[in-house]
Amino acid sequence: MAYADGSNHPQLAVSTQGLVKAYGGFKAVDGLNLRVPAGGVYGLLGPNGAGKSTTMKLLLGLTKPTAGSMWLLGQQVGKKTTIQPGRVGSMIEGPSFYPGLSGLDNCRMVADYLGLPVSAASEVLTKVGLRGYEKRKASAYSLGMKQRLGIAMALISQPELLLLDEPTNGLDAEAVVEVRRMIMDLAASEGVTVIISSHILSEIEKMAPVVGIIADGHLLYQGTLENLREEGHINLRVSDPGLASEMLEAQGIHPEYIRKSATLCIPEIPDPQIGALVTQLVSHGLQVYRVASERKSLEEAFLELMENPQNHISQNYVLQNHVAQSGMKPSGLKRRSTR
Ligand SMILES: Nc1ncnc2c1ncn2[C@@H]1O[C@H](COP(=O)(O)OP(=O)(O)OP(=O)(O)O)[C@@H](O)[C@H]1O
Repeated sequence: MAYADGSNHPQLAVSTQGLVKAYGGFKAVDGLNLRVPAGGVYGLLGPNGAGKSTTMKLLLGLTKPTAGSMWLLGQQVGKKTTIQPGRVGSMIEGPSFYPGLSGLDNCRMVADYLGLPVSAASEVLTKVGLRGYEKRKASAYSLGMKQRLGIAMALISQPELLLLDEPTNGLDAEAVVEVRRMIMDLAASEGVTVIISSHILSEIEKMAPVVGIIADGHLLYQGTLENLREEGHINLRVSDPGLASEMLEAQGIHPEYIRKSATLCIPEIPDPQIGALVTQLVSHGLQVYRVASERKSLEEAFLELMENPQNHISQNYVLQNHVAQSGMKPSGLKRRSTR
C-alpha cells in the first residue's frame, strides 16, 4: 500500500515517519522522516552522538521506537512485525564475531543459523576479499580483515538491504579505499541498498550520492550532496551599494549587503540579465568594481547547515516525483543565504 506521504513508495527501500527513540526524558532520535531510495548507497551523516547508531538499531528492531512508523523493503515493521531474517544484513557498532573461530567457521555459523548451505560461507569470504585467509582465527585478523569479516557475515544471506555503521572506522588509508570500493560495488553490481553511517563528510561524499544529515536526533537535510551546496550567488562590488540596492530591489532582486567585504550578494542570474544590470548601474553613474560568481564548497555548506539548520529544507527528491504524480504540494521553505 502506498501512503499519501510516500512512506511506502516502491522507490523507497526504507522510510520512517516521525520516528522517535527516547531514553527517559532524552530523545536520541527525534521525529525522523527518512526516505532511502531503493538501490545505491545512502549516507547517514552526523557528528558523534547525533543518533546514527540508534536509528540503525531502530530499523533493525534491536531497540523499540518510542513513537513513529517504519517501512523496510515495502513492509511496515514495528512491535509485532519484523522483516524476514536474511532480507536485511547489518554491522552495527563494529564487527561482531567469535575471535577464537576462523573466519570461515564464523560465516558457517551464520549460514547454519539462517538455514543456508555451508558453501555460502566460503563464497561470501571470497566476495569480501578474504580468500586465502578463511582458516585463520578471526582474532589474528588485521582491523581491515575484521571489518571485512563483519561485512561478510552481514552479506551471507544476500540481503536486499545492508546497514553498515561506520564501516571504515579505524581502518588505514588502504583498507578504507578497499572497503569503500567493496560497498560501492555491492550497490552497483548487485542492486543492494546500502545505508552507511559516518561522522566524516569526505567519507560519505565518496560513497553516497544521497544523504540524510542528522544532529541531536533531528534530520537536518535529506537529498543529494550536490543540492546541499547552494546553487551559487553573485557578489557585486559597486561605488554606491545603497543606490545599487534600491535599483536591484526595484527589479525584484533582493540583495544582501556584506559589510566586511562591502559587497552586495544576489542570487545567481543568467548572463544576459547580469549584463543588463551592469549597464543599468553604469548608466546611473555607478562604478562597477567587481562581479563574481561564487559557490560554497561542500564542507562550507555542511558546516553552515550544522550552525543554521533552520535555513535549510529537508529535501526528499524521490518523494518529489511521487508528490508531483499525486498532485500533493511539497512543503518547504525557500533556501536563503546566511550571512
Ligand atoms: N541505551 C542508551 N541509554 C541512554 N542514552 C543512550 C543510549 N544509547 C544511546 N544513547 C544516547 O543517544 C545519543 C545518540 O547516540 P548514538 O549512538 O545513536 O549516536 P551516533 O550518532 O551513532 O554517535 P557516534 O558517531 O559517536 O557513534 C547519544 O547522546 C547517546 O549517549
